[in-house]
Amino acid sequence: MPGNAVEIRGFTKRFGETVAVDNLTLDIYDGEIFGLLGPNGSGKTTTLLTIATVYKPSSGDILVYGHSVVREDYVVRKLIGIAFQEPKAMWVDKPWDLLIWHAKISGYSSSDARRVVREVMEELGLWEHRNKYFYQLSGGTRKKVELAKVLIQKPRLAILDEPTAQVDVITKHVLWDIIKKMRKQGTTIIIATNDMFEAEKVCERIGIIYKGRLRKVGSIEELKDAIPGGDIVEISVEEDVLGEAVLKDLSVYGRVEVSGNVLRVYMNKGEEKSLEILEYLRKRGISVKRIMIKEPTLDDVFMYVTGAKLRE
Ligand SMILES: Nc1ncnc2c1ncn2[C@@H]1O[C@H](COP(=O)(O)OP(=O)(O)OP(=O)(O)O)[C@@H](O)[C@H]1O
Repeated sequence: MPGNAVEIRGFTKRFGETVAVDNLTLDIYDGEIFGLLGPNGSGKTTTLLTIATVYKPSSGDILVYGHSVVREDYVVRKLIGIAFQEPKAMWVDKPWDLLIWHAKISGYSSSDARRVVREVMEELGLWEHRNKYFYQLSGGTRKKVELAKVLIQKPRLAILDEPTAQVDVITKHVLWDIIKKMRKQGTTIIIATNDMFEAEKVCERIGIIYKGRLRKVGSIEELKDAIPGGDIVEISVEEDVLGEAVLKDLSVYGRVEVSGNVLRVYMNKGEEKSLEILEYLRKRGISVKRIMIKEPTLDDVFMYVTGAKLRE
């Protein structure tokens, strides 16, 4: 059984009167891609920056591979790599120079640094931009430079704050594949995002955070199953034969609606239970034309657990 990469224990962070994160307790497993999903201002960046030892907790603690961000921040810093939400170029002002510098402080020799930086820049489609000034780069390209730092570093724990914000859709898919590859190579990854498609596409488990509080944690399946009547099973039958009796019998599975020859059942675990419904209809001599099982989206889950929309 994998251990925990990160153990967040009763973590609270205040900025003056603002409680940015309120008593957060959460485990992130070794080797997984974990998504912190929430709208702007929900506390994602504050959490990531505290794991990365940029902020100190107001109370509580966070352990990264067993090391406290409060007492052993110098150890934690060696274990993590972070791609910030807002890339900031430092005194070096071209991607090539910045990444070479980053490679060297990550422990590469000069020749290895040049090799690995070139490899990563080519993989991310950054090579043509290597000698441009930062102000000449698009927001998306700057985000790629941020991600490049982490790929070069190959940390045990990668912290990615909205890694594909401002990136076009095709590039998003490329970056998601690269993030998944990084995980296969053994890096644990935490992604903050407000993009439910990204969360669904990349993350193995998700924590929904809203107004500084963790509202729900689980795999996508678990989150969706948390909605009572979470799946929508839609069955079209050959003829208009769905009478009151069918409605009543099927109500054991959840809310049932009939319109014409279409039957809709709002239920949990639709994939499993729909087989029983098909069997029931077959026994009654009702022939089925088509069956569809629709899942609620993460947006639906977000709304269910917070009462708010992920995006206004
Ligand atoms: N350095 C700071 N000083 C004061 N308040 C802050 C600071 N950083 C964050 N906050 C406040 O804490 C709350 C959480 O912000 P945080 O940036 O962690 O949210 P987020 O979910 O990452 O949102 P975003 O995607 O907009 O960054 C917000 O109310 C924010 O205004």
